[in-house]
Amino acid sequence: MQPEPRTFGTVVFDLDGTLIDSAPALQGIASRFLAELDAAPLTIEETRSFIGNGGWRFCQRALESRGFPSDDDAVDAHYVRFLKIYSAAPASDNVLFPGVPEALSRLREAGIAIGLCTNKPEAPTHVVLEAFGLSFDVVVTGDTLPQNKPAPEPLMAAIEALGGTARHTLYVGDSEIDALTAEAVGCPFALHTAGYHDTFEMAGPPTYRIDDIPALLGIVLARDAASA
Ligand SMILES: O=C(O)COP(=O)(O)O
Ligand SMILES: [Mg+2]
Repeated sequence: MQPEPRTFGTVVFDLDGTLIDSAPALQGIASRFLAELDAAPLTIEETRSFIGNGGWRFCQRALESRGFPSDDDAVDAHYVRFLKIYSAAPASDNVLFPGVPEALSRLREAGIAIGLCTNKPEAPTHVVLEAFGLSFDVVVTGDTLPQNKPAPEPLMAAIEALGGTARHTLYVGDSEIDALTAEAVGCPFALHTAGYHDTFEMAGPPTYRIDDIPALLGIVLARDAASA
């Protein structure tokens, strides 16, 4: 008798708050940016709460929090400098969550295609991936398409590039933005609870909740994972 086919042939990951704890790095980056404007540094709580909608929105929230104008033109004017500081920052203040490289290798060995779909800008994404030796079959960053999550296009593009289908893809993220993205695409969603935003107001409950990345293996590698 043939084994049951796996439920998931493709897994796509969010980056910040899911595979890496980037809050200490972004706190430092934002603080250097704000210091040039003679403004106080961000707290780690502020930093965590500002991550998830991409670099431009992070910059906007940082400016807003320190009482600067934060309309589109004002943010555009500052974003060039912010992105320069962000892109030049070493990866050393980012912390890889436990078991990530091993879990990615296990998925690969099992023939699962793996992708990354993040709102993080392209240059700092690649700095982090190279520093931690993480590689994916497709990488969609905040700069790849005109749309950012929670619009469905970035995740749809990742799934298409992997040759997968929404129904047989698991999207793994840490925020309601990711949950809304998965909903818009029509794929199941696993929430990594160690990330930044585990309270949901608009999205439905996650299909799965995992407290660490290796916990995914039990879901994805099961021959007859509960159909999502
Ligand atoms: O907001 C960001 O820049 C990064 O966010 P993400 O990796 O969680 O999509
Ligand atoms: Mg995230």
